[in-house]
Amino acid sequence: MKLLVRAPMVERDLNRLKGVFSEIIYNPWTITGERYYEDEMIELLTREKPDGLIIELDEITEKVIRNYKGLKFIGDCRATPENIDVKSCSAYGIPLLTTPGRNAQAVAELWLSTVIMFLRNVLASMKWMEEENWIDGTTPYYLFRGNELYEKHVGFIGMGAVPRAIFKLLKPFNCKVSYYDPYLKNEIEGAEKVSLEEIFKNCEIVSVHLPSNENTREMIDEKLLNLMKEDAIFINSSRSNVVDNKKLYRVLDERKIRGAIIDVFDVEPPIGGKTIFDNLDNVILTPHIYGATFEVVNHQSKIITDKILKFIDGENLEEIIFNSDILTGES
Ligand SMILES: O=C(O)[C@H](O)COP(=O)(O)O
Repeated sequence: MKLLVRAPMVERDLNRLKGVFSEIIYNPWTITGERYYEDEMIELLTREKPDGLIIELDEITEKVIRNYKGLKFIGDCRATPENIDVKSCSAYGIPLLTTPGRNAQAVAELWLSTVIMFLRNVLASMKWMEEENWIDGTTPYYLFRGNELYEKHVGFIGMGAVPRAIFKLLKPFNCKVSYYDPYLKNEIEGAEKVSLEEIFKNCEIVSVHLPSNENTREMIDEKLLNLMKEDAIFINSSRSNVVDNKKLYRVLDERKIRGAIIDVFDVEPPIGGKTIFDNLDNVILTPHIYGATFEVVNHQSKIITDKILKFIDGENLEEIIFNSDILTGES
């Protein structure tokens, strides 16, 4: 069996796969920095004729699948396979393996840091120092005095791998944690399952963790945003289009809530480098970097290899093959 690998992976796992595949072509997109689109994928697959494919950003459309019928599985090193036509994969009977949680620790760590930075006015105080404002007679202690995260009420919308990793990091902060996730089978010990409205009404930190699909588009609408407390912070590090961002802008501009931390935008990169939130002073904006750590390669490599080996052994197939009906994401 021949495996074509277009996702960055580590040697440890490529060696594990060597036990199963007689030939492995390792050509991750990161070498050239270019993702392959439809026609390049067709050309590559037709030329190499692999039995298995591992990708991260390359595009798999219906046309790709129709033109190359040799794939026995596709491994996608993503939490949500946004780069793949999932419906066509199931129509053509190609199992899809994904890597939920590959960036959970990365996102959780930056989530915690930026939330604390927000609560403690760190960015404003840094800017103030850069502007050489700290002179006799100024009172930075009072000017930038903030809040502790300790014992705050945190609400997660979607309770996949990322919010679960954040939940673990929050333990020493003794926060009250609520979550909304109608698709989660098991309850999360130490957190309270509530309605979507209750999250917005009661939490001081409201954090969105939804995949983007037709059911989640602008799910966070004006009605929900208007329920938020005046001192609440809104965080979106999942996907931009799950929020009505024009309405979010309005509640921020009118200071109906305390602020927002936003890592994902409707257009990326934003046109002319400008986002609709730029003129606000109650936001922390980051350029979609919550999941950007070197360690993610190690995590995705392990997760996809474990799954492929189980898949080949025919183990727990229902658990490991991506189910497109799952709505609440791991992203
Ligand atoms: O932050 C990331 O790493 C990207 O949003 C990709 O995430 P995904 O694995 O959920 O697709």
